[in-house]
Amino acid sequence: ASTSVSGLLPPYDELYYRGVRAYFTEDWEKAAEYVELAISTREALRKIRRKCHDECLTAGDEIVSRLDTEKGSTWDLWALDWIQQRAECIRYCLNQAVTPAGQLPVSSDIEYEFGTRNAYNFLQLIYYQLGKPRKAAAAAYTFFMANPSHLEMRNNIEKYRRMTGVTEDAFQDRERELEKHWEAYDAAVMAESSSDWPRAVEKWKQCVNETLKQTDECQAQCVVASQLLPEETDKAEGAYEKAAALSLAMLACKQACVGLVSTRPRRISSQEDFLPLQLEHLHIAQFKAGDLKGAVQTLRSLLLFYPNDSESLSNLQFYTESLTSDAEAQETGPLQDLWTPEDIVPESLRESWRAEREQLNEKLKEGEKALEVDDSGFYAGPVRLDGVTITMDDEALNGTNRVVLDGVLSQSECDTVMRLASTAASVGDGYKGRRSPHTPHEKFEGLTVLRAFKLAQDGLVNQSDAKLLHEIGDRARILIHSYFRSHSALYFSYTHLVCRSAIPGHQEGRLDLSHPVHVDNCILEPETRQCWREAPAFTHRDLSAILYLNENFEGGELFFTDRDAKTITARVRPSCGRLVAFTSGPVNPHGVTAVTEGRRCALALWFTTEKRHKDMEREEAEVMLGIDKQEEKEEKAESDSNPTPARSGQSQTSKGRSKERARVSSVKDEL
Ligand SMILES: O=C(O)CCC(=O)C(=O)O
Ligand SMILES: [Fe+2]
Repeated sequence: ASTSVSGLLPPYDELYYRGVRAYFTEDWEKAAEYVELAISTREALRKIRRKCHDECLTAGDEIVSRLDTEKGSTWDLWALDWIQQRAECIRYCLNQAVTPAGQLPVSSDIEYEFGTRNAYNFLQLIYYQLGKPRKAAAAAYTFFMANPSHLEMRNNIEKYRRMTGVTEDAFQDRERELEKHWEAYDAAVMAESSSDWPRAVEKWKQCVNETLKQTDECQAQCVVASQLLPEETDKAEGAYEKAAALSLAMLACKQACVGLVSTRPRRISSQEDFLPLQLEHLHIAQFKAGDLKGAVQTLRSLLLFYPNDSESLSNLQFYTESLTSDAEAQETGPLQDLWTPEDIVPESLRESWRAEREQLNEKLKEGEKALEVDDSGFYAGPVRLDGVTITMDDEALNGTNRVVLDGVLSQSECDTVMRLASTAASVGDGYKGRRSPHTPHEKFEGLTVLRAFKLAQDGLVNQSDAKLLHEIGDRARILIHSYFRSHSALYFSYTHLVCRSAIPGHQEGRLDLSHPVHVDNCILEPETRQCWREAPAFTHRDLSAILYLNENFEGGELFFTDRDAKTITARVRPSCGRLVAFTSGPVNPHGVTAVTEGRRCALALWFTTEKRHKDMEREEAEVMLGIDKQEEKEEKAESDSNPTPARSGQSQTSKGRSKERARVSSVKDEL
């Protein structure tokens, strides 16, 4: 299906770029078509390369025998001829099936996109937009398999799970074929943890075999790919130089490819040790399962990797001794109990675990160093509004760019908005029928200003109440912009009133959170302390705020964590008129503890400094009621006055320069 007019395979990177372009222009049909085409074309290319490799394995073989008898420069000529015949065979084979452009290597960006399965990240959003939740679910799942600590995608999967028409079989790993070794790996680890040694043996063997198969695939793919690097190899003159250039190119390719086998999708910390790691597990499982002969064989394989490893050598000795005494025992009587003292065999395993843990700790430390830097470009200023106080600042909140203000609303304003929430909720919530986006133990109700205005128009809620909802948003924005100053205007990006209610009878032994730990504008990966500015995070959000309306409920505390998503650094207890605000980036991971009784309502607000990302829904509401746009008045005043010089030591917003691979500008609403 993915062939061009000529019937030949086109370059898949070009198809992918077309898909991404269509994505950004929100042409979802076209985006789906091209991203899918890119994926299938890439797969077709892989198969063709394999076929060409296999077909050309024997090309030029008749020359090999001459090499034994020839010497000097004639040897060189024959050898060159042999290499060239092989190369020609491969090139001819490829030319039959692939366009010249399609044969060229793709950029490392594209390799990265496909290596991390980011194409499926795009696809899930595209299918979501197209109203195809089953396909979206499969794409989300495929992406998640390679990025298991991607919190937003985990949430999305939970959301898809609750959508009508999405059944469990929709969650399929579309790249499963290439990742069979990981299935075996998981099963093996599982069997190990339940001490099911025969099964562990079976699964580790499967894992080793699949890994070897993939390594062989790498070899084949790289042989073919290296024939197509004329720059390096054609320049080489003699056979020896040519072979050297080829093997260098091949080696680099193979190293990268084998690296991917062990690191993708699960990111084993040290890729070279992947196969030995499996062999280590295997021999222990074999020993535990009573297969001493097998354990000895496996250990011998392991020793090929590390011939002088004292641990393996002493294990080998131990096994061999046991084997001899085992044979003797069999002759003389019943089998001896071979159960090892816990500390003899697993020590080598423990070593590697220890090493892995240390590596992880190192990484964590590195991440810690980076933590304190917030490149958001905001700097703190005074708050000028009667009755409003700064209750907690960075220091009290143990972090960077966080603040708690009190006295933002009066009790009667809180009551009014609470009443509005109840009435609006009784006529249907704003979560599009999906009752629990974060946890099944609570009911979520959302209300936007536009919806409130529409309900008021229909006479279902008081218009003055809807206006108050709009007005308190403006109030929050002004306060926040005076505390978090920046050199640009601050636009609403998205705002909604959210109530979380404990579902009675669903609270017993509850362990989950009302809102899992997350960062608002990037995807937090706690293991590496990285935060990815990519879809489906709302990457354009710069400031986050929550204006609380009540306190008569149990649980529901907002908390901030370290980048590990575990260490809690500060807690904020909601109360009427309390406003918590913080920069939306990686310095501020946060979550909400379970609401176990009652109902917790708050106005959640996100702001952006980029005009093109401003909340069009709010604008529509304002137009509807003929309300002046506060932010525009301010923006005008700002542009009329002299530009403010940047503060020394404060970086201007560096967002444009930050590492953003897939900026998503189109997603306006929560999924
Ligand atoms: O309600 C809260 O306290 C926080 C909610 C939140 O973090 C979010 O919606 O992103
Ligand atoms: Fe949040």
